Order: sequence, then structure tokens, then C-alpha cells
Amino acid sequence: MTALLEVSGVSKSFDGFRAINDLSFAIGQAELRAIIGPNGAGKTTFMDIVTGKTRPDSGDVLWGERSVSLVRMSEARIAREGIGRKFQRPTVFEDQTIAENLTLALRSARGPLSVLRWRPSRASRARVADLAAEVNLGGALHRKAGELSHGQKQWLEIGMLLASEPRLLLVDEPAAGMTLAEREATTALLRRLAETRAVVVVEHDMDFVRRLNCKVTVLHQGAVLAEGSLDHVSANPQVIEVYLGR
Ligand SMILES: Nc1ncnc2c1ncn2[C@@H]1O[C@H](COP(=O)(O)OP(=O)(O)OP(=O)(O)O)[C@@H](O)[C@H]1O
Repeated sequence: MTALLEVSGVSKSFDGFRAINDLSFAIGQAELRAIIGPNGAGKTTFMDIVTGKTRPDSGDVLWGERSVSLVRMSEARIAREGIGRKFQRPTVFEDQTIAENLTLALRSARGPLSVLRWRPSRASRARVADLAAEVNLGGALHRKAGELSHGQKQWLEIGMLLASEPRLLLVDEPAAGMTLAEREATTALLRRLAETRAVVVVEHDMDFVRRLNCKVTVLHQGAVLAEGSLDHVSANPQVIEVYLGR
């Protein structure tokens, strides 16, 4: 596996507490990966470090074919490098339509100058339609985002992230608050997206993780406790003790 992202010996303490403790693992170029672990295991801090929100105390995060270090880059620069992050709560513009939300995302993906010079073109309209179709919203381009279900808003936000063509998508607890049908469609969406880019999903819902049918990394006390298929990690006595058995 050629790594797209390599976390190498990363540690981060908050007030003397080691939230991330010599963490090392890698994500491949076109890979779907689930990250699970108990509350406080360091999952959010890991994403904060990758996206530049939090600086590690030591260790490195290497990115891409040239293994450039992300740890001293700004959040904006890291986003431009091709790392998109989907937070748990959707942050779409509720008064705007799906098409308008996606158009805004497309404009900002092209940089601040193109926002000023932006003229709607046939190509950009086609791209907006493609993005909507990619996230199961092709038939609803002119609906206001505020009218969408929670799951549909999550998809719209994923579509907005796709506007900047990320090579790595970090997705925080996508299943929370979704109906069963939405969960199933979301699993299919994430699996499809991971055919051409890396998708890392942090999730507590084990049924959802099972449906993702991908390699799982279990974090505990800021380090990797186990890694492999869900069946493999679920059979690990330490994983059962600290997480699954509770
Ligand atoms: N900015 C911060 N200041 C102080 N402590 C922090 C900060 N961020 C995280 N922590 C602590 O670091 C530890 C790891 O937290 P983190 O949020 O990364 O865990 P998590 O695995 O995402 O948990 P959850 O599943 O509950 O979201 C926790 O004990 C948390 O209280």
C-alpha cells in the first residue's frame, strides 16, 4: 500500500494529559478506513492534528507522494493540499438551495480571486449537477437546504467538500441522527467515494462500521490498540475490554 497519509510517532498533551501518545498509522491512496475507540481515545484530536487545528508536541504527519510534513502548515494550506473534513453537525446554508450551496463551495474551492470574478457558466452548472448527483441529491437541486432531512444535509455537506476535489476526506460520526435508509445510502456513498480517494470515518455505531466493510483502526489512550477487519479487532480481548464489551 502506498501511503497517502502517514502519522508517525505523534504525541500531544493537554495540561500534562497525553491525548495522543506516540501514534503511528498510515492511510492508503484510495482506501476506506474506520476509526473507532472509546470516548477520549483521541479520535477528534487525531483529526485536529491532521487538519492543522492542533499542533502535535512531537512526531510528524506526512502527506502525499513527496511525503511533505503537514505539522507546520496552516489549516487553509492543508485544505488546499486536498484534505477535507466533515464535522458531525452539518453546516450548510439553510436559506440557500442545494444548487446555491454547491455553487458557493465550487467558488471558494477555486480561491478568493475567482469568487470575485465568478460568472456562472455552463461548465460550473454541470459540475454542480454532477456533485448533487454524486451525493444522492440530483433530483432536488432547487430545494432549500433548510427543508432537507438531517441525512440529506450531511450528504449536501459532503458534496460541498467534494467541490474542492479532496484526496482525503475525514468524516466524523456520519451515522448519528440518520434513519436506517439514510445510513444505508451513506454507507454506499462513502464506499463509492473511497474508490477514488481516501475516506476516514470516525464512528461509534458498530452496525454502520460493519456495513462499511473496511479496515478498522481501534484507538485507545491516544495510540493504536488494534487494526484489521471488524471481525479481527472485535475478537481482540483488549478491544472487548476497553470498548466493545462495555
Ligand atoms: N483542547 C483540549 N484541551 C484539553 N483537553 C483536551 C482538548 N482536546 C482534547 N482533550 C482531551 O484529550 C482526550 C482525547 O479527546 P478526543 O476528543 O480526541 O477523544 P475522542 O476519541 O474524539 O472522544 P469522543 O469519542 O468522546 O469524541 C480527552 O481526554 C479530552 O478531554
